[in-house]
Amino acid sequence: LPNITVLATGGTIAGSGESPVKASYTPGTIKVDQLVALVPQIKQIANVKGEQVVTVRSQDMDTTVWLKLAQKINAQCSGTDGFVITHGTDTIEETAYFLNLTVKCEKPVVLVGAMRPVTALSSDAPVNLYDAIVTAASPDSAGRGVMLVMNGKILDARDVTKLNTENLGAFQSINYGALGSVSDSKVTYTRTPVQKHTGQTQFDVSKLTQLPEVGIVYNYANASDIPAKAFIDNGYQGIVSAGVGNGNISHAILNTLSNAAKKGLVVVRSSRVSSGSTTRNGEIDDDKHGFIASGTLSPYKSRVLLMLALTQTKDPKKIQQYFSQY
Ligand SMILES: NC(=O)C[C@H](N)C(=O)O
Repeated sequence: LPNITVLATGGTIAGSGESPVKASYTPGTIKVDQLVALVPQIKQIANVKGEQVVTVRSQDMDTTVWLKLAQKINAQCSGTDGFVITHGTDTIEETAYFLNLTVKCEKPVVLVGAMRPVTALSSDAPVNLYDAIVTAASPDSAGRGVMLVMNGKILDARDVTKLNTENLGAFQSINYGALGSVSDSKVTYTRTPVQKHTGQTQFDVSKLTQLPEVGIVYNYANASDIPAKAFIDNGYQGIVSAGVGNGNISHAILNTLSNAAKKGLVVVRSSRVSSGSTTRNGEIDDDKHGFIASGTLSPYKSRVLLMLALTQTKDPKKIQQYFSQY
């Protein structure tokens, strides 16, 4: 049987509550060995070694844990056949994309979460964990970048997005569609990501203990530039605009960001709209302002890429190339 390493970080997949039919519960109460033991069928698929990396609700996930996970996977790559990372669903797609850009391991790396805690009626935690192990144990899963497995779908780290606060099918690959599916203890792939990932990227986090600070500024009718100014005054190196429509920005925020970009702040234009591309030089002249257009990356994934880009360069032209490649 293949050897699979499960790195646990907490979340609802390890959560428990008093009542199987009430909404209240606490994420991260069940430790990794207990969680794996809840699904004895896993023993027929793989030899599992569990490690509790942290125990957090994923709304408390941070860059220190991201760096720890990437460094751990890179260090343990040769001693295992694949990794499964259990994670809360609130920020799972950010962690997945960070690992997609920083892991240098050709073995499958699969993130998994659950929408219902282990103690809920019809919890999705056991089946999602089982499916994630099946996916990580399949040699077919290698070379496709970091993936997320939930609700029978295999989704790529770059495109996967949480689109619902409650449903078991909360996660979708909105622009490009699923990579494949897992059912009847088997994986089926129909697509491979073409953007560069894992060993194909230039980001090396092996010696990093922190990442450059990048904030996100949200746009809306009557939007204020107070958050943008606060990030600038606090020395942030980059700002991602979660713009309206095709990455559009209201005049107050646009002026503030444009002036700051001239003084060296790196600004990425993305959109609060969940699908479609923020295209370069549309209504906003990115060349004139020195901005970067995010393409199909969401604001929070743009932030992940911008933090990593800033470890290498502050040149908006080079960073624009990263946004096209990754
Ligand atoms: N379903 C979940 O996992 C939600 C939880 N708040 C978390 O992200 O840890």
